[in-house]
Amino acid sequence: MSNQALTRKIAFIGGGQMAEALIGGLLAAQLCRPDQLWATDPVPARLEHLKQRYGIQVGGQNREATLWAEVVVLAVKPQTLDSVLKEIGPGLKDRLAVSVIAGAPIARIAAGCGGATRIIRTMPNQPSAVREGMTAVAAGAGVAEDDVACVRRMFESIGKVVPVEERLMDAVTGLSGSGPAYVFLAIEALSDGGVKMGLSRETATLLAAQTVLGAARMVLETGQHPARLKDQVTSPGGTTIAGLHQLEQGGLRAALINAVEAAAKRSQELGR
Ligand SMILES: NC(=O)C1=CN([C@@H]2O[C@H](COP(=O)(O)OP(=O)(O)OC[C@H]3O[C@@H](n4cnc5c(N)ncnc54)[C@H](OP(=O)(O)O)[C@@H]3O)[C@@H](O)[C@H]2O)C=CC1
Ligand SMILES: O=C(O)[C@@H]1CCC=N1
Repeated sequence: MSNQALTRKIAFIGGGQMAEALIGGLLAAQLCRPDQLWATDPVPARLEHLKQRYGIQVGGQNREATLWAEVVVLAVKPQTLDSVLKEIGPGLKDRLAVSVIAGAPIARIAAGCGGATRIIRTMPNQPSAVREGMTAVAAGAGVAEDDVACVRRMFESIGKVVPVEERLMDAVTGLSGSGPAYVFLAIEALSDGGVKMGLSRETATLLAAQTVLGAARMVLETGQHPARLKDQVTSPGGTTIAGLHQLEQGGLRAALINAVEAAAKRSQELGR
């Protein structure tokens, strides 16, 4: 991977959580200077925070920021996309648009810009804020290789990046986009179990979170199937099989599969 800095100016339309994660990552990796970044947002306190913390340009003027930039990151909620496109669509036509918006198809964004625009749809996730994100990237027709490379490098500053076909983006959203919330729920519940068995909340949450982190790293670093790793923890007649039996009775597997499916379907609905 090249460690050359990016030279393009990047505007963030919507200065919320996802925009801040990316701004923080780009600056920490020294991929951009603060004067290459501009974030817009309707909330003055939010703009002040981004300006104070990152030294970037801020302001509420979406159209001005779009015309100033070479790359425009669409980081508003799905429900705000249409009104934002009405405002900045014509300006986007000559720029690279990068969406992080759940559900929003490339074709819908292109329609909002009056056609043939360079659009890349991404789905990052919340751990991007601590540079352990997972981002899937799908490029629209007419996007040049250097545009894809630029976006890949932007999102590599906040974690891992995988290319996917756009038709799979809703599935990605249901899994890694929404997935951190499922894992937080699991960590909270594991911590509750520890508290039930006498641990302090603080110790129980540390044990639960580090266990999830360690298990995830085992999957990524050993390349072994999770079922095989599970078998290695599970001694015959031991403690783990007693716990696993309860999870199977509680339907944990089906519940997780259903969660990914429901969130993916909701992403499809948001895109209509
Ligand atoms: N949070 C997550 O984990 C993930 C989110 N996403 C996607 O990222 C996008 C942003 O989500 P997130 O960062 O969580 O949301 P946030 O609400 O934190 O950020 C969106 C920001 O856009 C601002 N905004 C609203 N209207 C406008 C406008 N007209 N022009 C400019 N800014 C505006 C909002 O202000 P106000 O609050 O006043 O409305 C808010 O500050 C969403 O589309 C979501 O689907 C993708 C992956 C993960
Ligand atoms: O809940 C949502 O709609 C957004 C998209 C993925 C994560 N959060």
